[in-house]
Amino acid sequence: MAVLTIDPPDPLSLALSPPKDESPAERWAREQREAHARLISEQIDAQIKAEKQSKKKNGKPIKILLLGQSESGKSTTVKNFQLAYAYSSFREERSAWRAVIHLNLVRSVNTVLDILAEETSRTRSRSQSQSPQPLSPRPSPRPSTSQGRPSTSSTQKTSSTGRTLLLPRPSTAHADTLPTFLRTQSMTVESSADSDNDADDDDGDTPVAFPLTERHKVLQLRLTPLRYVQRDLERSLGSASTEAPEGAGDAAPWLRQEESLGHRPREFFVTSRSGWKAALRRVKSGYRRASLGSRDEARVETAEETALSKKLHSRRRSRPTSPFGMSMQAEDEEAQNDGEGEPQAQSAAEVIASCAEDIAALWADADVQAILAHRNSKTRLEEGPGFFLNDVARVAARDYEPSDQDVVRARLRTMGVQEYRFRFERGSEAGREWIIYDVGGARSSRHAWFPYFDDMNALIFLAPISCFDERLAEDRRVNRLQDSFLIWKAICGSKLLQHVHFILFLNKCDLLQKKVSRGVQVVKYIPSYGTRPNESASVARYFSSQFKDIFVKQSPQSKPFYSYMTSVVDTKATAITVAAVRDGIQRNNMKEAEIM
Ligand SMILES: Nc1nc2c(ncn2[C@@H]2O[C@H](COP(=O)(O)OP(=O)(O)OP(=O)(O)O)[C@@H](O)[C@H]2O)c(=O)[nH]1
Ligand SMILES: [Mg+2]
Repeated sequence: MAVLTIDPPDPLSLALSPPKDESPAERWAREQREAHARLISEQIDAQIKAEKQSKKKNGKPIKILLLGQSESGKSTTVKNFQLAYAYSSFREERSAWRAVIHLNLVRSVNTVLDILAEETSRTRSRSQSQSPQPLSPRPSPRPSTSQGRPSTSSTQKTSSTGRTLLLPRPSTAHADTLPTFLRTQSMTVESSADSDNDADDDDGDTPVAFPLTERHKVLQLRLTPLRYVQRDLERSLGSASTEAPEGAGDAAPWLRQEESLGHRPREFFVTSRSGWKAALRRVKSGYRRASLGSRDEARVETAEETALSKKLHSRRRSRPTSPFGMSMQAEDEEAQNDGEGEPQAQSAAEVIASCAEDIAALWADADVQAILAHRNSKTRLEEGPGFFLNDVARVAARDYEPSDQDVVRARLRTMGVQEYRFRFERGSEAGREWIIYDVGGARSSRHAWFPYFDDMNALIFLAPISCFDERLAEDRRVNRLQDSFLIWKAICGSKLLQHVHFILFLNKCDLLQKKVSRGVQVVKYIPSYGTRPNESASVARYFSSQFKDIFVKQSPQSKPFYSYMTSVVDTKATAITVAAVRDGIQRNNMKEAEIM
């Protein structure tokens, strides 16, 4: 006999099913309620998903690598990031920059004194061998550049410090590493600049007699102590305080490493050396760990600081150490200076204060200005790095405290690779850590860049475009703009960096503007510039298009090109650029996260 069983109705379905006697109006209202509930449910799902993604994102810091030749403005860019997102750390370091700014000032004074000393000896030797001295400046004609290049393999030059330099003939070493259009251009850059050697390097070997009076001699004498001040400050700040030594090297020395290692750099290449941060700490009266200020969104912490506590802990028992966490290698190198920096910086400040009036008088002297204008018809002292002579009354004062702007303008060479950590506390990036790596840009430092190519999210490349008529300090045969093109080409073509978000800063636009408005003709150094107007906007556009061409041709895979015209000493304008860069990097990172 068949038994018929009927399951009791599911209570949930019963509860959810519409009432049997539902009217059309009630049905409409119910459906509205259900649709609304569905919408809320979907919104909650989306929120949960976003939170999950954000957690995933926050787990991994965003890493940014700053690259570019020496004096391209990398460290100044970091200072702009600090100003915008880690102001308390910036403010905390500000007083330590006093010694650096004093060194910058004293160096400028000593450069002027060097030039005066050369003038004096030149005038003296001429008065011994020639007829009476002229009383007013009388430039003799510059040797004509149309006379062609020297027939020997080197050119004899006199530097601004009076040294006789033997300049080798221009090299063609990098010629075949460049794309064709650039090859022609860069070779012309080199040869053109070389044919203009005298104007380009030093104008000082053009014999001119300037009247140096007793007043100048008294000033020279009274400012002599500044020679010792420079030496002492350089000692206390270490090798970061001096510019990169001359010494040829490749524009992109890591290329060989990249080839031989395949795609991944080996771990043991990773080095982080004590650099200018350690130099600053040597003159800082005390070490205090950076703490968050109320207005800050982020704080900065260097790798050295992180390493410091560990190292101090492990070494405290074995031997006394400096409180300024340096890497092992650097600590040994710098050990002799430990603790000396502050007293030296103090006594330097005293001497500088006592010389303030004489420094101001020297800089304001019309004859001195005439000599400098004649000697440096192209590169002006006041446009060079770390120039503070116009601020001498303020900077030399006994109670001088550097302003934010002073710190941004101060010059201290980066040694090794410096790591900065920012943690955003507010906004859409809350909780996210950013790490910025600032490298030394001199050719001898570039081999240290390579280990950092791995695992970067973004790369900011700084190309100072005002230096189209300048030469590389490390290798006087090489035009500085050409060097930037060579580095750019190498990094654009790097497979390790193929997924990295590239951002180009065409920097020092303010100096470019000054240079071209002074009448320096771009076409003379970059013949391919042709008949385009000798105006900064046009020049910047032209250089930008060249960097873009290299980017497009060299990149292993197509990606967007982002470039900005910058003057990173202008902190207001740079704050806008930095915010745009931050948003771009964030967007790019979110896109990457979605793809993954
Ligand atoms: N006028 C002007 N000066 C700049 C600009 N960018 C940087 N400087 C100055 O140039 C000097 C060198 O800048 P840094 O930021 O130290 O250069 P860097 O690329 O870090 O150099 P290294 O540490 O040697 O690799 C500093 O004194 C800056 O103030 C700019 O856009 N305009
Ligand atoms: Mg630097």
